[in-house]
Amino acid sequence: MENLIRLVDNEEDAVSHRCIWVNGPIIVGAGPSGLATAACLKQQGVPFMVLERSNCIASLWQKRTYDRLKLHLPKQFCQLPNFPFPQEFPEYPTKKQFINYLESYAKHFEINPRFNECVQSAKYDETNGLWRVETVSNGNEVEYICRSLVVATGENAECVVPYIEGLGGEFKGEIIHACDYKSGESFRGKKVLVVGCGNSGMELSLDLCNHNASPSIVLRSSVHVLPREVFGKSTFGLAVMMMKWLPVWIVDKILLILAWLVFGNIEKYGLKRPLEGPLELKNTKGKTPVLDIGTLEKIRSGHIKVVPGIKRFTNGYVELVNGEKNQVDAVVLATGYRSNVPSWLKEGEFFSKNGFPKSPFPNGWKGTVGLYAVGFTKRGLSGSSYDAKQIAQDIAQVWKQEIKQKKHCTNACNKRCISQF
Ligand SMILES: Cc1cc2nc3c(=O)[nH]c(=O)nc-3n(C[C@H](O)[C@H](O)[C@H](O)COP(=O)(O)OP(=O)(O)OC[C@H]3O[C@@H](n4cnc5c(N)ncnc54)[C@H](O)[C@@H]3O)c2cc1C
Ligand SMILES: NC(=O)C1=CN([C@@H]2O[C@H](COP(=O)(O)OP(=O)(O)OC[C@H]3O[C@@H](n4cnc5c(N)ncnc54)[C@H](OP(=O)(O)O)[C@@H]3O)[C@@H](O)[C@H]2O)C=CC1
Ligand SMILES: O=C(O)C(=O)Cc1c[nH]c2ccccc12
Repeated sequence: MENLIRLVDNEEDAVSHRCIWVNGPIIVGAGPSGLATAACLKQQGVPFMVLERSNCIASLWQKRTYDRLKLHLPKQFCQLPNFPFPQEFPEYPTKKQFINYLESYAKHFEINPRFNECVQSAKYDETNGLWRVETVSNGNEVEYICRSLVVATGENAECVVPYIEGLGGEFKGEIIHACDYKSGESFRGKKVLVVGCGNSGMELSLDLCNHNASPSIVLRSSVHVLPREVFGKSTFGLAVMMMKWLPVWIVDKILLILAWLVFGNIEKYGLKRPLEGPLELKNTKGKTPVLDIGTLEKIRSGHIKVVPGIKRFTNGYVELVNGEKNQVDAVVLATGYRSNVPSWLKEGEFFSKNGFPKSPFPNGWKGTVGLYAVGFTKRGLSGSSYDAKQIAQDIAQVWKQEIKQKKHCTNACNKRCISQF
């Protein structure tokens, strides 16, 4: 990568301030979305720079997920552009296999992110048409300047920790977020309250159960639970196929009939279903249905208890909205994640206040003035791949045009063009 580096170290300051011109776009985030975009740009011959706050690629997968995690969609829906999974990968690759794949992906496309660079702010400078991206790296501030900016910080950038009366106060037991849960080993024999009934809550409850802990899972509203497979076929795969021919509401009806055939009526276990269908809810509210990998069987057998919303915690106990009071040793908050874009991107047109692009899929990847977003479609890894390909194509088109113009311009007025940078 050819970057012209201009150092403006201020020696009187304890922290140094550097200013770096980046040739090509800056990609913020080295998760699957950032890597996919970088790979597609590489193929188009466009240089780029990836800034990553952590010290490794795919930090969500490497540092903030539990040991037994596997992809819950079949592998063909999870591979990134232009580099298939190895043939020997199982239908649902393990977390370790997926991380190894991402490492090979970065190596194959020669993507070398700048690690430990946490983007603090990014704003567009209208006077010169450039993006100014400020990071803090090991206590030092750096300003990067570029023409286009790709936001790839993810839908899961920060953990959501709700306020619940008594939690972190009167309740003295262990409290962790799902992102810090590695295994049920340390919870053996304990009564664990898992707050949240999404895929995380359901899978961690199963893991706790498999480690002889006694989990209860809090469902405060409603949830769609679907079998991961029906009659040996991936439910997700079936849904994708049906969506090609049928409207969402019919596909939803079919999915619910299949779920009923496999599970029977799950409402009798406290698992109330939403009024909207599973795909409609995913499309309109982004709420992912649970793809069951065995939790339901444990609920049926009474090893995992489903409880309603929480009123408050007291020392060693949880009080529920139905008046029940249960003893609890530890709490796992499987209460979800949020985007962190509003905390650093100084822009209000393309991104909304919730940290997601305002335009829904398939139009949420391109903003104005060289701003792009990858991985905010609520469509998992296949959504990231779609965005990445669109973005790289768009950037490459502009890039190639600029190169042509620059060549032309260099011939005519060499000095002035170079001094722009
Ligand atoms: C437990 C779990 C399992 C999942 N399983 C599947 C699955 O099976 N199939 C599927 O399709 N999807 C799945 N998903 C959806 C998930 O969103 C994707 O798997 C994927 O990780 C998204 O990639 P991403 O690059 O958009 O975000 P992330 O993987 O979160 O990567 C974003 C990167 O940006 C970095 N970053 C954030 N803020 C900054 C900043 N200010 N400055 C610099 N860097 C920053 C982060 O450190 C991170 O490395 C799962 C999600 C979770 C939480
Ligand atoms: N194997 C895999 O591939 C896995 C994939 N994932 C994916 O990761 C992403 C994040 O999933 P997840 O971490 O489960 O987050 P979700 O946002 O999907 O679920 C959060 C859950 O927490 C509940 N909740 C939030 N606040 C409270 C509260 N104060 N009291 C009670 N309940 C509360 C929500 O309830 P409500 O609906 O009422 O707001 C919801 O049930 C999803 O896309 C998921 O599919 C996660 C785990 C495993
Ligand atoms: O794991 C996730 O959250 C995903 O986003 C994958 C996904 C995309 N669309 C879905 C529909 C049903 C279940 C999972 C997904």
